[in-house]
Amino acid sequence: MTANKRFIATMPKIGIRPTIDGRRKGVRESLEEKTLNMAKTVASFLSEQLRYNNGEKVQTVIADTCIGGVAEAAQAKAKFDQENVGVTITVTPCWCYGSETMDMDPQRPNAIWGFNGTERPGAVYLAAVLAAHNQKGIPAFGIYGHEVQDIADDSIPSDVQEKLLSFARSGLVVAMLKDKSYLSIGSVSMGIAGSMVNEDFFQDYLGMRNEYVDMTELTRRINEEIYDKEEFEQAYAWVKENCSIGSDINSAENQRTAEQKNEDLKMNIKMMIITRDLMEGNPKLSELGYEEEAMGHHAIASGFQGQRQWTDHFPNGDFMEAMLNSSFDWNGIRAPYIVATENDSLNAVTMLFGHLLTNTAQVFADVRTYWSPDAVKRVTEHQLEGKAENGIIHLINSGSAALDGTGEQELDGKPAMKPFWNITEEETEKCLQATKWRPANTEYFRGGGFSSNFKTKGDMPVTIARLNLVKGLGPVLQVAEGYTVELPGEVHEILNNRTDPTWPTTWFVPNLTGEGAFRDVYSVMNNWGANHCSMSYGHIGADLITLASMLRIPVNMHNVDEEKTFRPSAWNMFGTKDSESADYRACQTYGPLYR
Ligand SMILES: C[C@H](O)[C@@H](O)[C@@H](O)C(=O)CO
Ligand SMILES: [Mn+2]
Repeated sequence: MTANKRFIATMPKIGIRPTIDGRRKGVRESLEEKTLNMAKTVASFLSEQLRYNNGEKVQTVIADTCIGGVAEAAQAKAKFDQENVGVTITVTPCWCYGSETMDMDPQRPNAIWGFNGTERPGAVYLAAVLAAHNQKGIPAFGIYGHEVQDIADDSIPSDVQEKLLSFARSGLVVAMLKDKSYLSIGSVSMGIAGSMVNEDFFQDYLGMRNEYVDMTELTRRINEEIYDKEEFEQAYAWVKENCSIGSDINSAENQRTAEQKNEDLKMNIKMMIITRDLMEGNPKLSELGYEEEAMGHHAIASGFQGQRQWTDHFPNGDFMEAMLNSSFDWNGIRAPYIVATENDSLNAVTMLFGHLLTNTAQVFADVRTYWSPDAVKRVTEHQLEGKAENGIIHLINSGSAALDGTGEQELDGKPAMKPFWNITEEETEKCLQATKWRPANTEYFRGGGFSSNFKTKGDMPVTIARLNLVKGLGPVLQVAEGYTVELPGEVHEILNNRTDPTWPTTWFVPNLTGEGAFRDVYSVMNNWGANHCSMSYGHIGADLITLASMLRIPVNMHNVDEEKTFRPSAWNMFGTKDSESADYRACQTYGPLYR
């Protein structure tokens, strides 16, 4: 495993604010120890439980003193600003003075845990300070434990733990996106709206900037050999040994020669090295005399247009995209790089949400076909059963699906996609063995290249999501939790062969609720807002909803239990019966985080 130091200097910390009743000569003194204990317990709980995507433990900072009034609130803020704190959690067992102690930073997500006790009124402070947050237009998350705790009990009840984690995971994503860039390599792919990079969205909602390079930058670096040639040799040897080339579906006259294919493969490897260097830089390039190139674009995600100007002439980007998105390559097991095919920047953002919330690789896919049980029966004579009984959705795209999407990693003996530090060498070998690199369909990709071809294992809990932009409304997020399913071999073959069989396939079924967009599988497909989705391992819908609320992005469809959703307390003020509409009103009222 290679320790990944990516963006380490800018990893945001969690700032803990112990607030206290400022009355000296008795009250404050009696509360200092308990209040500080709460802060310490929360700090060590979070750094034990959470990691950044580079594998390091999440860092926490506690304010130097308890915060009894505005002077101490300002001191805490000064410390947090210096320490690169990205989210704050206020904790207290007692009554404190709301607007005097509250965190006034509107851009740093803030949660408040008000101890549910009887000796001192922590919950009363919680309600008072949340009212202040609401009144001042600085939404905050309220955490009120379900059960009364005794004052001497320093434990964090499990419901409070869950909310702290959910808040911290999402808050850190907000902080990690801020000040990074999306690197657009090329322009709009085949009229796909998601690849019309929207500056205002990135800047106002995510705090990010957009960087642009033409695809000719890859040609220049390939032709002028602006890459680490030693790494290329090592990569080529590794690919020859670990990547198996699959059969060619092209007609004899459309096939590329063996010699061309070998050159395509070499070019694909160079494209991968160069795209990574474009994203994060590479000190090796300054040794070669290319100091500017060595810096990279500080890109936390990128997109490659590919189709069509590049792919009509050069080998396609599938190898580069698939390998960068995976959790391993010739340099070992490492965090995935987020690269969107077809430069679909909105799917890149969705992938970033999923990746930064879970630290796992993501599967980028076309939401290609809804297959009803009847249609499957008609063409295969097979009756869909089990989880697939209500129909299936075919997720497939050349390019950006991580090889982790094979499902060849394991968690408790079941197929999974894991953070890189939990992946074994053996599992990476299995992912590679389950993948064939098939010569690209040259009717679509005239310049050749190789598509990653695999079939995702069944029974993985997964979530698909998609961010869409709607003129007059802004961004909206859609989320569908469900499972991957495996079809009998010959059924898969028949269905898959009707499309492009050289691509990676995932058969997905959403969890149905019987209502709205989740009344049946067809409706999920029918309500999807674009041609792409990003699939994450696990049921992460609740975290996506929390994150979206922090970014003021309404969620237009989801199948997460209402009790599991966690949004700023202000959202309840916009209505409690229909939380979907309340979400729209709240997001509209507050507007983008960085406007
Ligand atoms: C080869 C084709 O152009 C595909 O790339 C196309 O179907 C898409 O993926 C559209 O999202
Ligand atoms: Mn596509």
